[in-house]
Amino acid sequence: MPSSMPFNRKEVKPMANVPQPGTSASRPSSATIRELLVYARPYTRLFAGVVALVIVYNLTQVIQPYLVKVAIDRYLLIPHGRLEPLIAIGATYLGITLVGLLANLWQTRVIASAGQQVVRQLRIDLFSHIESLSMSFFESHDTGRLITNVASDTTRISQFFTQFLLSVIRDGLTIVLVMGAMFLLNWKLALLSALVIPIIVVISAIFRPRLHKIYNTTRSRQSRLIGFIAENLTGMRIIQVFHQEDKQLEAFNHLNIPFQMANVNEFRWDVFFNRSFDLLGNLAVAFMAWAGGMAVFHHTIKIGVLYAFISYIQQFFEPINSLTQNWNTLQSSMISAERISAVLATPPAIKDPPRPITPPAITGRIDFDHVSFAYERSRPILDDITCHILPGQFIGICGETGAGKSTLISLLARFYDVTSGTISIDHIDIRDVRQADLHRWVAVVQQEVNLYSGSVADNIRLFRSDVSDAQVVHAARLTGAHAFISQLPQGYNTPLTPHGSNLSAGQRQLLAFARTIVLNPSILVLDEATANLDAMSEIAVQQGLIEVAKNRTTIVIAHRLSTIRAADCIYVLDKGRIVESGTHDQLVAHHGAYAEMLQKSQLTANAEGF
Ligand SMILES: Nc1ncnc2c1ncn2[C@@H]1O[C@H](COP(=O)(O)OP(=O)(O)OP(=O)(O)O)[C@@H](O)[C@H]1O
Repeated sequence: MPSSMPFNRKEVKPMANVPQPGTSASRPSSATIRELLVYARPYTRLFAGVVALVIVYNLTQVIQPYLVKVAIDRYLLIPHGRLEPLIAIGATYLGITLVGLLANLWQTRVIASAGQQVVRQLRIDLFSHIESLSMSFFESHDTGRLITNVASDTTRISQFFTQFLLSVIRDGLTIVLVMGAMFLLNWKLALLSALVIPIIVVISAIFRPRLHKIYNTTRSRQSRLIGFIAENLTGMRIIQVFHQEDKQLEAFNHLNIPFQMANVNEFRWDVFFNRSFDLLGNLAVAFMAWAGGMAVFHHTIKIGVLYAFISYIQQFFEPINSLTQNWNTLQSSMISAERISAVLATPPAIKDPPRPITPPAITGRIDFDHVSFAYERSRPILDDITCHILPGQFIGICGETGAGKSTLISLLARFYDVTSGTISIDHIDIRDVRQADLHRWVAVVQQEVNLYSGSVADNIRLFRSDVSDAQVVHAARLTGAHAFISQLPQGYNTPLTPHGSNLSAGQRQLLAFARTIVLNPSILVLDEATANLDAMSEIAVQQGLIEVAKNRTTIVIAHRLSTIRAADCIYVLDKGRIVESGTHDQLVAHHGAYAEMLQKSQLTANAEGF
């Protein structure tokens, strides 16, 4: 994670900040704004340039009514006025307008570029932080919400820089300059105009908390909807197989309707809020026309001054309007920032040790010593597991479904930490080594295979440029994948469709197996990896496995006991405990749980015609 990241655990208490749906909403916190501004620090020069351009633009805007006032009072309202000064004033007006236009265009360009650079960095920080998080985080967090965080929340934050910040600088400055000009022209009328300021403050104070709550509701409903879509897209095949389309559509609508209502409500309140200011602006102009008109009537001010004042009042309300609209942008940016800060502030449950042990090489010895584990405290899954695996051994693990086999492997790969006991590799507690090292030593092939868009070769080398073509082919040959790859239209260069859907389940599994072999791990774990394979592919993998297992410790979890028949030792798990261990022959002779499972599996195999 880049060290520049301002959202970190020490600086923010995000969970307290994040308004949960249904709770009363908090106001944008200054801490959140400060954290956003830290992201802008590297672009200080660009933002300073924007401020300079804004000053130029605003000055041109304030000068314009003054020029008209001069033209009216000095040259139009006098008898026998001359044309030349009026032409000169007109030309100056035009020139100033042009300068203002250019400054405005440039400032918009610069701020858009700066804002996008800031948000690109934020996206990088967020994505890299999500990558660093542990398994338990992904199990407890909705994918849709995370997609919303990375994609749309960061976009909303970009609006903080491109719209809100610009508005604060530009509109704030306009208000100051316009007020200054009014006081210079006539302080009494200026004081009268300033009466609207407290009214603006009161209206804002009334609307602000409600708007924040409304925006929060819309964003929450949106991410729930995206979550639902994400979940359904990945499981669409199952939905179609079970003809659940109508049910899912109904469920989708249950989320879609509240989202629609939230949007309508947000729109309604936005309009209500903005129109309140429009109304106030028009009332102020009418008031000024009346008060100024009276002053002109009593010859206290000239008509040019009245013109300038009415122009300034309108100019005064433009930035107020823009500021209030951008207040909405601020509200939604803050909600997005708070949600992102909550993700960024989640520490990885599994951390690297401060002083990791880095042995030059490992032999592949594994020791489980009195290992117990529970996902939830009240429900122990593994109970006092002790086993010692020697380097190069081929170990089989079997047991009924839910016995805890995959959990044991998740602990070995340190996706979770043991609740008690220790797991060590080459006598080093796995908590004392870097996760990156551990994952180089221990490679796990699971039943579910993730393939990515790219060629077959890309998927075997997993986009690492240091893996040569020869290594890719060697791994494919070892695992028995080469035969089917050679028959693909473009061989190793055949592009895979998303999730590898143009391959069979068995072929996908063989690719995953080859991908692991490329890593050349000292410890190879196959977690039900051959479960999807047909008899022929399984024989191919079995042969590959014998080759692959030669120089490394291999642990195979299998329901099909034929896969682990040749194992040096087979451990039988039942309800989180090792109930038997030994070679196939020893366990058969023992007539215990293994023998029973074997009998069952043989019956099944006979029934299936194996
Ligand atoms: N992420 C999780 N959170 C909570 N409970 C879990 C989680 N993963 C697994 N479990 C529970 O832990 C128990 C053991 O699961 P595990 O997947 O380790 O069993 P298994 O022996 O590999 O089963 P199978 O042969 O069906 O794959 C099960 O009761 C399961 O419901």
